Order: sequence, then C-alpha cells, then structure tokens
Amino acid sequence: MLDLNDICMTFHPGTVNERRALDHVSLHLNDGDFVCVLGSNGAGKSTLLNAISGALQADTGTIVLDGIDLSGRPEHVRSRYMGRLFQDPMRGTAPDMSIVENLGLAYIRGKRMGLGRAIRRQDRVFFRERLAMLGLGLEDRMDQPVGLLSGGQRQALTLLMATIVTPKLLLLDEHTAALDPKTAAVVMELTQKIVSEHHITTIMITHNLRQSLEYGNKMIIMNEGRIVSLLEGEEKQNITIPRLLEMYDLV
Ligand SMILES: Nc1ncnc2c1ncn2[C@@H]1O[C@H](COP(=O)(O)OP(=O)(O)OP(=O)(O)O)[C@@H](O)[C@H]1O
Repeated sequence: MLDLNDICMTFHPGTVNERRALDHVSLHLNDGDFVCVLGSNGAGKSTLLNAISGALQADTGTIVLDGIDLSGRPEHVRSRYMGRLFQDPMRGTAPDMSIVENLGLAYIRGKRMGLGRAIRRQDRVFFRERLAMLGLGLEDRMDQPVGLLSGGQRQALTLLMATIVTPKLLLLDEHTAALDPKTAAVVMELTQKIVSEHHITTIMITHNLRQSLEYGNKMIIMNEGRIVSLLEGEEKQNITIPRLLEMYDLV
C-alpha cells in the first residue's frame, strides 16, 4: 500500500544549521498495516509524516501510495488520499462552523464534489450515524459550533472527518498526547475501531510506549533520521517496555 524508497531530507543545507532530518528512509507497508513510530525528540518522526503528506518535500527518494507515485506532488494533491491528525485538537476543524458543516466539508472534499454542493438530508442522516458511533453524544449537537466542544470531543470529530471518506492512509502525529489520560484512551479506542472497521493503513507517532505495545501490528524506532528497528509479527507482540527502553538506550 505504501512504499517509501530512500527518502532523504536536510534542513538548511550548506549552512552551520544544516540538519539531516531523514537519512535514507525506506519503508514498505501492506494494506491495513498499523505502524507505531517511536523515537526520541528530534529523531525525525514528524518530518517523516511531513514528507509523506507533502507538507514538506523530500530532497530525494520516492513515495508511492497504492500504486500512485506521489513523489514531488503538492500537499493538496496528496491530501485526497490521506487523512492526518495532529497533537493539537484545535487543528483540523473550523471552530465557528457547526459539527455538521465541518463534516460536510470533509465529506465533499473527500468525495471531490464541488465545494458549492449543499449538505443534503441523506448526508445529515449518514453524519448522524457516524457521530453516534463515537458514543460521545455529538449526534445530538450537530448544529452547534465546533468551538464549543472539549479537546477530546474535537479530536474525535477530527478523526471522523479524516476518515468520513475512507483514506488510503491515515497519519496520526501524537494525536492523543494533549488529552487527559481517560479521554486519550477513549480517542485511542475510537481510532482502533475506525481503523480496523475500514481497514485503513495507519502510521501513528507516539511517545507512549504502552500505547505502542497495545496498538498496531508493526513498530518502527527512529534515531537521527533513520529507521533503526522494525518490529512486526511475534516480535512486535512479544516486545516489553523494559526491552523497548533498552532499545532506546542502544540508539
Ligand atoms: N522546519 C524545520 N527547520 C529546521 N529544522 C527542522 C525543521 N523541522 C524539523 N527540524 C529538525 O529536524 C530534526 C527532526 O525533527 P522532527 O520534528 O522530525 O523530530 P521528531 O522525532 O518528530 O521529534 P519530537 O518527538 O520532538 O516531535 C530535528 O533536529 C529538528 O530540529
């Protein structure tokens, strides 16, 4: 589903501030893979997601998603195929617009209908059903502005918007890190539910080692712009927090 081949990215090349953030990164993900990305601060995790989403263009290397070569393509083109969530629950939704209007925009964009298309009655019914699946009561607040929602409710809505039209790839950049532990667990469970129901290939950055054990079928550890470990199958299932901490120490 996703093939990253030899991606390199250097910030401020040729200056004293030169920093190689991605150093020959290659990664192959199968359809439906859910990979957790670990690594210490500055390891290159967010830069990797930026290079995939097109928020930043890699210097070299290729990115192919479901057979579509996205290398060099701008972010707005890539966003047709992928959804992204950030740590900040305030990103990704328009606070002055209602829940239904936010969902409508995501839906119309995802379906590549003209932005002038109005939200129809059957769209509302569909949005209500999907909101009810979150179990947060948002289906009864569809006409309220998103700005009135709590951080966790807003992140759950952003997750729903990112997946309202099933993307080929979902990028999660520490999307539960700013939430209180209980809300983070709720949003993480919702993530798992949506990802597995729709079989979405997912890359999730997390600093939460427990979360990385519990979720996903693959795990990568990054250091200094490189993928230094890839765990999958039994190796991923059997990994423990002490062993992960050892691996952090080794890099
Ligand atoms: N826009 C930028 N300009 C210059 N340097 C950058 C930029 N973005 C990232 N870097 C540098 O690239 C390296 C990788 O940063 P990145 O944000 O990808 O790390 P990270 O693994 O996501 O870290 P964290 O866990 O702290 O979020 C760091 O040294 C960082 O300072």
